[in-house]
Amino acid sequence: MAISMGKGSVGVLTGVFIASLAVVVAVLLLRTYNLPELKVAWKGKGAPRIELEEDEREQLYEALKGALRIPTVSFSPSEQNTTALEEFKEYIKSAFPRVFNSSLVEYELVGGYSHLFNVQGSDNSLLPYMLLAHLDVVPATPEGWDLPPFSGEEKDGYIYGRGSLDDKSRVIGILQALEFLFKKGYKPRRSFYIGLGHDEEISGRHGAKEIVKTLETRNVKLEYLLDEGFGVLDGVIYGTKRPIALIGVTEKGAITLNLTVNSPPGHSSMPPRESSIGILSAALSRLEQNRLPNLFGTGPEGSTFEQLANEFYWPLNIMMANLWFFNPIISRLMALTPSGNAIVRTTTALTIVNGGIKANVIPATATATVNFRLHPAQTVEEVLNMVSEIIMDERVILSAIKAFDPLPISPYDEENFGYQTLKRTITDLFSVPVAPAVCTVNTDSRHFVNLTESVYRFSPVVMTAEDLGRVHGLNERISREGFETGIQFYWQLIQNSDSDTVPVHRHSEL
Ligand SMILES: CCCCCCCCCCCCCCCCCC(=O)N[C@@H](Cc1ccccc1)C(=O)O
Ligand SMILES: [Zn+2]
Ligand SMILES: [Zn+2]
Repeated sequence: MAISMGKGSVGVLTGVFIASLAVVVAVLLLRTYNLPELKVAWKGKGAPRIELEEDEREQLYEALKGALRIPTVSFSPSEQNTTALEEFKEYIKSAFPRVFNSSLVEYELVGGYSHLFNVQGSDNSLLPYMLLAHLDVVPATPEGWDLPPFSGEEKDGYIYGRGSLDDKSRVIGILQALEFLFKKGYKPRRSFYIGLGHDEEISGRHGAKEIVKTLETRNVKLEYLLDEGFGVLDGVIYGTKRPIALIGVTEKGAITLNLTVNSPPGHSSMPPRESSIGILSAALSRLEQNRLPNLFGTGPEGSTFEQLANEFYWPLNIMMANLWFFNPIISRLMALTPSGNAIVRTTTALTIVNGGIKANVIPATATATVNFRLHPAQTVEEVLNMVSEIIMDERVILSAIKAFDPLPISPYDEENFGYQTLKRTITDLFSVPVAPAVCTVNTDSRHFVNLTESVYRFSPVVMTAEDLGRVHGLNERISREGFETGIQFYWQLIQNSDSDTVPVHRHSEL
């Protein structure tokens, strides 16, 4: 049936279209006008800052440099520098005598090289919290570094070394803050734990996991836990006006999947129509070409952008405040960069491939490893089903050697003590907006979910995109000022956590 329209009906339709457009624009303008104001805590009025004497300041830099000189490298799941891990034990004992000798501290070694401190508070009615960090580092060779990676040397106000960002500055920062607090006569009201794992870089099996077991046998429950995370990002999130602090409230899940193809071996002069290498390569190519679905807005990443809407330049501010309408555009824009893509979907990374031993031998087997990082809205089971459908070849044998679902989403509401105490301490010190976010990498904190629902990831340092590239990369370094500010952060956080009430917030522009 043909549909014919006279001039009059065209006019009516145009009128309806213009009226609908006007309504949409009006709603958008209204929502822009009423953008949720960012709620911030006290402006710079937290616990008093540490006032450091010049010799104390030098002492804290030396403490970090000494730690960087000990090569506590995790090479592979079965190879760690245990001599360095032994040395690190003795090192922290001599660098932080007040922490180790205080009658308020119960110290124990866990899993051979990890450290657990229980700092006794005066009020047992308050649940303890925990600060977590790790002392192992990824390998580094001097090539490409301006200063050798295990020299702890300094240049232009920056301390260089593997671990200066990830994660020895936090190990030393936390212990140094406590050392200074004890020196000033501090006695905590709320008990807390400090956990220093020795194998985070190879999954935390003997360090963080053993710490969890130890605490579980004592029925310990935590008010909140804080581990490493992205920190205060400066110029990293496209279109933002100023640095922004992101608190990781969840972590992506992960699957490490092995792919194996077996086929009859033989002489290369008479190759089969399809070889194990060819079949495997085709499967890998299908995986790379067919990305898993864009799920932007179905996990907490939607909250990150909605809460930060005012921080974006026009017109992104309007779009972020109205994701219900602009989601299709924003999700596609985000997928254009590797870091944005990591936020919107489960990512697929081809990381290892093996096959063949000699130029004139058709190999019997070809293998590959693919690493997936799961968006918070997906499960291991769903992803494995999708992957099988994409590969669609029964000759490719799949075996998941490691797999875990995305971590639970920790609370970030106005009533949550841990989140709000962190937020307050961050705004006190950095005067920047704070928002919840998805952590796209994994940390030791993922082992602690049975001890508390409030697991957060945040590193107290301002990071540019260039700095982020130094983590696990070349010329990892931290500025003197950045390190000192980080210590101020722990100094304040420990004192702020003594409160028994959630910090009061007021609406304010920073
Ligand atoms: C007192 C001063 C404090 C200053 C702190 C400065 C810290 C800046 C840190 C910025 C680093 C961002 C966090 C990086 C975390 C990387 C975590 C990671 O790579 N995890 C691995 C874990 C893993 C998983 C499976 C097997 C082995 C390892 C990952 O692949 O996700
Ligand atoms: Zn780390
Ligand atoms: Zn690392």
